[in-house]
Amino acid sequence: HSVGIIGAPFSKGQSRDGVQLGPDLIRAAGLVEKLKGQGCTVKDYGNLTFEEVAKDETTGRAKRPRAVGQANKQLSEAVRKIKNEGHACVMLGGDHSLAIGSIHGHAACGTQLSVVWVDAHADINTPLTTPTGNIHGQPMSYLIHELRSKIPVMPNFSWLKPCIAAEDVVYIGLRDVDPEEHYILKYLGIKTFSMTEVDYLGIAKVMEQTCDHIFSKVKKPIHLSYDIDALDPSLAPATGTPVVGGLTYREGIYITEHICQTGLLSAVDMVEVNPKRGGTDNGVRSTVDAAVDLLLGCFGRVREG
Ligand SMILES: N[C@@]1(C(=O)O)CN(C[C@@H]2CCCCN2)C[C@@H]1CCC[B-](O)(O)O
Ligand SMILES: [Mn+2]
Ligand SMILES: [Mn+2]
Ligand SMILES: [Mn+2]
Repeated sequence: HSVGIIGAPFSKGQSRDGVQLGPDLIRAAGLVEKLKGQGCTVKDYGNLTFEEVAKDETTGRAKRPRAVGQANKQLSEAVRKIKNEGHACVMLGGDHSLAIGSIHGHAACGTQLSVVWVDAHADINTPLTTPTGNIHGQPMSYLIHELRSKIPVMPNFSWLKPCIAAEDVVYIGLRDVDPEEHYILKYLGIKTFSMTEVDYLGIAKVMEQTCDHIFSKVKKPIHLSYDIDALDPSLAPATGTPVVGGLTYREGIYITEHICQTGLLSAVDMVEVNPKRGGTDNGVRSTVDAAVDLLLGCFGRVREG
């Protein structure tokens, strides 16, 4: 595996300080060395730097739109470059609004993508349905073709065009979905595996059915967008919106091992690690180590050795 890493120390898609520290924490836990140790070639493109945006008043109900739009434009260009240079792209967040730029930049190289979204949340509120205004709860609404008419004009978002089809999206780990999001998921017929399905089917069947779904027509490169809050907070407490009843470590890792063995993983986001939310030091350590192990699973580490 040839891997390109980009850090996006960005927090303006939500309101809690600390998530911008994620990229360097994940690096400090040895991501690059460990990827090399399992035979990957790795190029670390460093961290993006985001200019402060003055006077960023709310549009519709989306908060801090200028900052989010500008950051994601930068990220899109960076991800596109990494893909054009022939690497699988690892985007280290930062909050989940960064999936806007990551997926847009990945799609920019012309290919149709499948998106596997691993998260306690659907992150598919529109700027008009959002209950909080935080854009980390909205990224998918800007990216999906079928929702285009639901997105108002927003400052610093004119560069963004939707780039994925609803039928090419699969969610895993849902357990905190707003009513408006649930309506959107049903209306678009988007494939979802909530924690109920994870319990009912077991993670192996969930992954089998995920792959059946995304490969049902033509095999496309996979964009895996992994929100660390998909994992149970007992394992990953250092995150902005923890929700009880999450994935075990084993289930989280199984997802990445299974996606890896498809041979189609083309980009992965690892987002929402926030050291200021972990409570104790070992809560932060546990969260960061899980993030690293998930990424190692994406690029060939298997538990059998
Ligand atoms: N849907 C949300 C939004 O703000 O839009 C509302 N929710 C918080 C809310 C707390 C009270 C019970 C219902 N849920 C967080 C979620 C966004 C998570 C973003 B992610 O990137 O962490 O997934
Ligand atoms: Mn989440
Ligand atoms: Mn998320
Ligand atoms: Mn979160």
